[in-house]
Amino acid sequence: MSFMQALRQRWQQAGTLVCVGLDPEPAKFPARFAGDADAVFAFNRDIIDATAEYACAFKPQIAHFAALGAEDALARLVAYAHANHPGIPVILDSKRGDIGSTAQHYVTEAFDRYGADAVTANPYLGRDSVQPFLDRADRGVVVLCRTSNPGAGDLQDLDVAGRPLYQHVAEKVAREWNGHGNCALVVGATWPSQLREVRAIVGDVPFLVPGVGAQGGDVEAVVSNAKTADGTGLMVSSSRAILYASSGDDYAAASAAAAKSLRDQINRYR
Ligand SMILES: O=c1ccn([C@@H]2O[C@H](COP(=O)(O)O)[C@@H](O)[C@H]2O)c(=O)[nH]1
Repeated sequence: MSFMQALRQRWQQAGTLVCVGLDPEPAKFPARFAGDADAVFAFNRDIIDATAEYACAFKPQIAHFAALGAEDALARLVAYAHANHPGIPVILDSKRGDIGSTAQHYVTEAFDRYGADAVTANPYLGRDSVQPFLDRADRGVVVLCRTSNPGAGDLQDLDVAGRPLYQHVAEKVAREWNGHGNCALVVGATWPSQLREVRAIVGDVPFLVPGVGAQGGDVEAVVSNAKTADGTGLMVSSSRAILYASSGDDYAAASAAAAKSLRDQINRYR
């Protein structure tokens, strides 16, 4: 099953638009993981098991693993999620982008080394830099459009031929790069009016929406501005607010409660 098929099936059958972000920070792990050489795997495995019921996707962020030298744990976690929670796609958040010959290696990294179903990609080197990802028709390519961070507008809002640059990205992805129907866009939860504008440009192209939870984005504004006509179209991503909902021994139950609460909040406005 392709990434897009799995995502749509998950939206419909599990009734959830929550993407659970996996951003390991060992200093925030519960005390029971102290001294555990495989803590990065074990903690994230427990979170995956606890939140799977509420997840339309999992999103490990590669820097959080690579900085710890825990790439092996990342590969095992993707395999673990697929084996134990089949049908929930995994998006590798690596924001890759480079000349085509190097981009091909990023494709191998994301889809073959780590086994991800989708990857985030930076569009600013142009189409040839994203093409090797687009060519993997069964995998998703989640292109940065209007990111959630405070400085997103520094470059993404620059006026280009009468419109902000991020709107050109949205238009290009929807009209030119999405020949295989495997594209999605990153649009931050912290920018409700931009969510609405991009939705108007791209029709039903799915959005990965980081920025709720720790970054303070408003769930109602996200859903009302960015859902598609059928009440789906969104992967509303939260990492820290789910992962570190408790630092006690109830960490897994607390993460499940946080994911359920986000699912229910989203569903109130669909
Ligand atoms: O525009 C973007 C793109 C990616 N991210 C990533 O999402 C998570 C957010 O973590 P929270 O703890 O839910 O704030 C993190 O991995 C970012 O690298 C983003 O925040 N904004």
